[in-house]
Amino acid sequence: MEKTDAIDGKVDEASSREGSVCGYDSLHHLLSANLKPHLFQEVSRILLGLNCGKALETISLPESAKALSSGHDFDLQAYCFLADKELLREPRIVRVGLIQNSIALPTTAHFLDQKRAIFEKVKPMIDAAGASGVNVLCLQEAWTMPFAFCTREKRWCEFAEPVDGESTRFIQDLARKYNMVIISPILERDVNHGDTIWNTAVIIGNNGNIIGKHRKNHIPRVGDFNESTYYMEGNTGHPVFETAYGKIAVNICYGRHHPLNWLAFGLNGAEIVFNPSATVGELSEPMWPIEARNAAIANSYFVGSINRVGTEVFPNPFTSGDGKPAHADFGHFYGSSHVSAPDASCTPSLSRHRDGLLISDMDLNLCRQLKDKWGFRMTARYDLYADLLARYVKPDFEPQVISDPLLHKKSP
Ligand SMILES: NC(=O)NCCC(=O)O
Repeated sequence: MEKTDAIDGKVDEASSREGSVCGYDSLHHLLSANLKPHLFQEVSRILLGLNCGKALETISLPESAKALSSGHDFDLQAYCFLADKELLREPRIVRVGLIQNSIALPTTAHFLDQKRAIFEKVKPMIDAAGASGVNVLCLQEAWTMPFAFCTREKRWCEFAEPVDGESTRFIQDLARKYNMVIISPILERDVNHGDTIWNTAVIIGNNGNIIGKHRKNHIPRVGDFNESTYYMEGNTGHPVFETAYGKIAVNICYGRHHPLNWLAFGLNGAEIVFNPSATVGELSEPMWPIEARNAAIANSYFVGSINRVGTEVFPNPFTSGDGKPAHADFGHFYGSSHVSAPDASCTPSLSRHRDGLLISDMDLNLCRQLKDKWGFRMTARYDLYADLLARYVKPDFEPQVISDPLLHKKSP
């Protein structure tokens, strides 16, 4: 990714590796370049786990996809998750793609130009996914716009579109062309409900049809993530979309910090949950590789985690009541998109500073195999927690605390 001085649009070549991990694309690259092969193998085993007893294998992709990746300078990686062979079920292999990207023009450009430039930037990546035979593809959170919610300025609401708006039509054509399910997370304008705004993922079927939508359940109020200025908590529950390629769901960004949110998608039968995100290094990077992976393990499904890339600079400085001096950017969106599997294995991450497409083959049979192995569903004691939660949400709830009687006894 080239660093753009977003206000005047100049590209600073010297800083083009800004956002890298000490000059490396990712932690994985740093380790691979600096550890002896046998040490790197052992570190990878512990960091990324094993799938069917082996490190994940890479998949070879068509030359046309590779040419798009080098021609348009985006990271392209591909891995394969296996499952054990079963006697009574055929493998159910799905090819999944995740796309991460920086914005294409300075935030001062005309809004229409900004949006169209992002379309142009993302299109070759979707083409590469199509050329590679991807079945289900997910884009990043609010992919049609800069992540301007830090500013609290209402003019960015102009990027909001109805579910059947311009970006959906653009994606529908590509979904049809490549016979691909595409998840398109946008800022939604609900024209039937007083022009209200939502943070929404539109699920487009492989025939180009709109299967449905899901609205972000949990809205952050942390650091510069002033999203509650723009939209409210979603009202679509925890839908699972049954597609030609499996049962999928979308847990949008900050929802990944809520284990019950992940659980609910699992209870509704999701086999792959996508987590389109926009988050910055200073706030969440140590949490990023853990939360999605934990969700995949605990809920016996695959998770596709996607994060934006780059630093987006806004025209007017802002503060967020956290004592920091006024500033004009969120910090660095660190990319690092990856896929986690129910058996605790995980792909290496895409670049921390470049656009990228991550492709993963996954045998969905692995989900049930892990349920059978670990029995998390059977041992979950949902009734215990249903009872606790039902009592907790009542105003007269009292925590179950048993105090040491000696704690409050006066010493003689
Ligand atoms: N987009 C969004 O919800 N970001 C919140 C920050 C985080 O969850 O890391």
